[in-house]
Amino acid sequence: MFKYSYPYGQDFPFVEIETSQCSARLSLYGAQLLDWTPKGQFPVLWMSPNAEFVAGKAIRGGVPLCWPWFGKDPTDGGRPSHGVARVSLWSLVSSEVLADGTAVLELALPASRPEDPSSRLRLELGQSLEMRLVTENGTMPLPFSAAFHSYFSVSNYARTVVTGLKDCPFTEFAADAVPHRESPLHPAGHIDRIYYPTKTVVHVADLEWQRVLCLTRSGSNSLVVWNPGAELAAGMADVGAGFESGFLCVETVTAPQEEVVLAPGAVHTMICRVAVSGIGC
Ligand SMILES: O=P(O)(O)OC[C@H]1O[C@@H](O)[C@H](O)[C@@H](O)[C@@H]1O
Repeated sequence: MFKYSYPYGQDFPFVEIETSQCSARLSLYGAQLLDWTPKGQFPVLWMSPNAEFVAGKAIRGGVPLCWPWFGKDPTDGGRPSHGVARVSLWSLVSSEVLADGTAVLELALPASRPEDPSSRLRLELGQSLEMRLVTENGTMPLPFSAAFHSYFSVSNYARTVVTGLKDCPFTEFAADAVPHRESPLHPAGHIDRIYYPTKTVVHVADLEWQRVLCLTRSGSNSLVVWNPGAELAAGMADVGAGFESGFLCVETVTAPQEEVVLAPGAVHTMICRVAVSGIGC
């Protein structure tokens, strides 16, 4: 049910998961879920066919964890964009399969110094998915942001509709964004939006696959919708021309705009649940 594999060498251990409810693949580098396919469904997560497995670089696809900051280094200290979690090797603390076939795994990223935060990720993988990221702060106040940077697999990005964001204010960061049809959102081309504040349930409907992904969140007051569009994707070595049409990132985020500061010893929990159903269910 759980099997280690090393298709990209010893620095990139994978845990392969096979249960009566789903199959999945988890990279301990980044604590990154790479695949999750509930039985009878198309894969829910998109992995780039051009993903690179290189120390210090984030893996393109699945669910990278942005932690303990989202976006650029808040200290301008030259640290990696989207934090250190996705370029660190995590340890697998526990793994079990429950009687109903749900796989439960827990991973940890300990702090290297007393003032730093530590993190635990708990994954529940079955017909639906729950991701729970628990941050325990160290001895210093910490300006904090984080994300489940989920790459959802879609039949065709241009036939994807996102509902649940009506009336939510957003900031668009794509300088060359083309107009998108709104309410519901039909993303087209480059899109890079942070919706804030929003705690709503969001649905990602795939008209061709007749599938809806239902996202519920807690400990997250922002949501990012991102796709690089054709031109940028063609210039990204780990995406490549044309592959942008196979995914849409809909990210559960605690954004820097929220100005969350964790007190010494404080605990922050962010959860994202993904349920899969047919259109009209
Ligand atoms: O290439 P990266 O670091 O994985 O980031 C991908 C994208 O991640 C999104 O969350 C950001 O809003 C985008 O601005 C960014 O381009």
